[in-house]
Amino acid sequence: MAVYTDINEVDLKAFLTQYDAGELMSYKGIAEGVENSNFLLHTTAGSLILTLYEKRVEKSDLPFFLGLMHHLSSRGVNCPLPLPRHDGALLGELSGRPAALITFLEGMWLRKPEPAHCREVGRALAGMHIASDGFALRRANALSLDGWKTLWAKSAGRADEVLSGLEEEIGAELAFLEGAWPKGLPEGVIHADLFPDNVFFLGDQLSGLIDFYFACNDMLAYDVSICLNAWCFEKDGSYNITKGMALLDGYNAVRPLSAAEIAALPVLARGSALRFFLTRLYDWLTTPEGALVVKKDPIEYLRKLRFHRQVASAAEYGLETA
Ligand SMILES: Nc1ncnc2c1ncn2[C@@H]1O[C@H](COP(=O)(O)OP(=O)(O)OP(=O)(O)O)[C@@H](O)[C@H]1O
Ligand SMILES: N[C@@H](CCO)C(=O)O
Repeated sequence: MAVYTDINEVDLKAFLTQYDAGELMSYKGIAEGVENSNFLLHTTAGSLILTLYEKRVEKSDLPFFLGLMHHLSSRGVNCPLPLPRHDGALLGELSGRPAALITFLEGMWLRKPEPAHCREVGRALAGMHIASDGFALRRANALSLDGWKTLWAKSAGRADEVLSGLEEEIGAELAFLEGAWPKGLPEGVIHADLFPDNVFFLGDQLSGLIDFYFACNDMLAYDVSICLNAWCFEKDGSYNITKGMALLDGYNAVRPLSAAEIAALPVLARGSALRFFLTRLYDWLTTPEGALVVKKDPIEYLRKLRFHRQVASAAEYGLETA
């Protein structure tokens, strides 16, 4: 469960007096997510989410994330909005952590997405890419090539504890990606973590996107590759080409991928599989036993990485290539 930092009622009530957020009626920790501590609040003004930002979020990045939510929302993307305090600030502090109050988004995330949902996700991702155009702030992707190397340096020596041969395999993969990483593809603001648990649906209708705390400036097609990894594989590790086709069709209908972006997808997908493998591996090796968080399996992403390694062209993802 992702409540790393506990809060008490007295401090929470004092925190709420800084906002126009009504009187506190109840609150509880949310048992999902792995990055930040989240609480659901019921106040006389309605439901709100309180987020306390934890280890992987740099305080100096918060104006980018919170400003982006404002920008996207003003361009018609349904995403949570941070509430301003009476003094106008979007960020406060609670229990010694940076904290924000954000609007509650109706909907549920899908445990078993179908191809029709993948199409909606593709459309929403492309819509977000277009809507983020004109956002004035910039944030480099801290989890691209350099970030992967830093993370790997912290885990490499113990990687074979998880699976024999891993140190050699991942070392070789990093060397390959360093040489093959695409340059010059269209860039913009990417979500960078658009997994099923960050997309809400009401019935079969996509109702909103959450969790912009990895958003950054990078290649737009890299975000597409993240979604292929997160939405289009089955529990048994197989790639579902029907889902891939639907996701890519949905994306193309709103923002057509260029021939260069399509050609780069297999390498981008290797990179994004490696990115989630590395953060999961690091957490796997460093999260103490008994911590109140469900550790995610790094090997799931090693299998995806191995799949992409043998993909010859984006046609194998379900996309017609020229
Ligand atoms: N604005 C919101 N409206 C409704 N529910 C929300 C909202 N923000 C967060 N939640 C709830 O909190 C859970 C965790 O939120 P979130 O995904 O932002 O956490 P995280 O720790 O950053 O997780 P992740 O592992 O995806 O990075 C969500 O699955 C959802 O149930
Ligand atoms: N979506 C990520 C967790 C948040 O970074 C994962 O599944 O590994």
